[in-house]
Amino acid sequence: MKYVSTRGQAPSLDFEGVTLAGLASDGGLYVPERWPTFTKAEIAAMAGLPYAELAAKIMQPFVGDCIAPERLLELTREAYGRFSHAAVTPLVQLDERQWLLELFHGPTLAFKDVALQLLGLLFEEFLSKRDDHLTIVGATSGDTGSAAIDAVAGRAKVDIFMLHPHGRVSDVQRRQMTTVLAPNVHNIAIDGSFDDAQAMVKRMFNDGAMTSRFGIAAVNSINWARLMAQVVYYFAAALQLGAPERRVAFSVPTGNFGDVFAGYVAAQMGLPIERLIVATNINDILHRALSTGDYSAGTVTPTAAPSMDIQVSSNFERLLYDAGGRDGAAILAQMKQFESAKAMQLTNAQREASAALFTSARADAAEMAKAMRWAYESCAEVLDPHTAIGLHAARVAEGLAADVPVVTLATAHPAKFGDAVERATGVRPGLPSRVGDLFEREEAYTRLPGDYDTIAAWIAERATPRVR
Ligand SMILES: Cc1ncc(COP(=O)(O)O)c(C=O)c1O
Ligand SMILES: N[C@@H](CCOP(=O)(O)O)C(=O)O
Repeated sequence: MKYVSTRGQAPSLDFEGVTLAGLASDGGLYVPERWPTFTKAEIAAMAGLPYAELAAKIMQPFVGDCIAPERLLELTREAYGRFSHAAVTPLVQLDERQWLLELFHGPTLAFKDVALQLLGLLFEEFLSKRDDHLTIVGATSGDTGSAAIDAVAGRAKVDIFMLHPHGRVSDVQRRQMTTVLAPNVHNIAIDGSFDDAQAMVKRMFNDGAMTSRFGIAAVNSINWARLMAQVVYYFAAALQLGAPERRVAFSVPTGNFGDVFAGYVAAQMGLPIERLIVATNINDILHRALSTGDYSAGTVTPTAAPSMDIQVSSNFERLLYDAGGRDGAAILAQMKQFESAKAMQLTNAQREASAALFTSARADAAEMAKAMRWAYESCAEVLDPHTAIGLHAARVAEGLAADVPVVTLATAHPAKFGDAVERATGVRPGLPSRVGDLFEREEAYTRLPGDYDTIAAWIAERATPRVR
């Protein structure tokens, strides 16, 4: 399998190449040159497989001959062996129609673990064959950071520098990152928003002074391997609900458009997905883009669902590229327009192709709290704020046939956002024992101004140069 850049100017790479490269050299994002597909019979035959086996089967076409099938299965078994639920991503029924897909049973209690536990192993797998060193530079609005740090802390040949927006992640999220005191882990709290942090990370991939000295790699959903691993749970959930004979809809709390793009990929591979509902908080660039064609970033407003406080949605570029006919030159022009004006319009082709699968909804603070209360009072389920936004969108979705089940992706454990959950429901969810003494541990992080040169210099002083 080869991968091409959405901006059409970077060299195509194999799976190992894209996993280690992160952002393409033309500033674009890598996507497979074609979508692998499964027939209905092949999908039906996947029903009942243990999660690790299902994962290896679905990911093998993307991995190609970079990893042998039996080795890939060993890696997925190791990655998902660290989850606290035997099903890895269990489904929970709320009422006749609504379901939750719990994605928070990994080590850091959010859906990011599903991909990052595997990505840590993939880095090690590929680095074991080369004498090289990776400098991971990432941006987080709270959850990617801890999941990535957990996946690579203490690993040889890897340093991780994680940027989070100072004061804009929950206490649990911050401590899950800053209490990991391994020598290869560096946490930076920047003055600014997640969007500022993400822009700096992308800039670093195109900074010749940095890329010539360090092997810069990505753990954000810039990295194709992240999305590939997230495709699997759409299959797992739909198979349990009767796919491929029955169509299923998914409601996905969305910020950087990675998780829901993985659903789009599942649909391209043949999974009968009726609809993907893109659920946003009041930072609603995606809701506006999908409902009106206006992709324009306002300022980010902090909310009780901080991981979705995003106004520049990195993976939307992948959808615009694929849905708009895979014209790299046109995407390059469109993204340049967005980068300079912070606004652009979707083309008619992009709007029509997106509308065939996606709808969207936005939840404000009151709607989010109401969804949390409904789940608690009517279904005895305590939801985190992000999941509650997804559930709100699932419940207001229009035009779905009555027999289509709607699965909301439960992206984080409620205890990561205890204050917001308690405000809405009166219940304070306890932290699972696996994160135990989080509030007694020592923290270490550095606060830096949201200025690219300062941050690049700080990283350059501490990172290990690549081996040549
Ligand atoms: C808990 C939670 N829910 C939802 C999202 C949004 O996911 P995505 O950025 O893939 O759209 C995030 C951040 O990525 C998150 O951490
Ligand atoms: N919500 C994310 C933001 C980063 O998104 P990613 O999926 O591109 O890593 C977070 O929690 O950090």
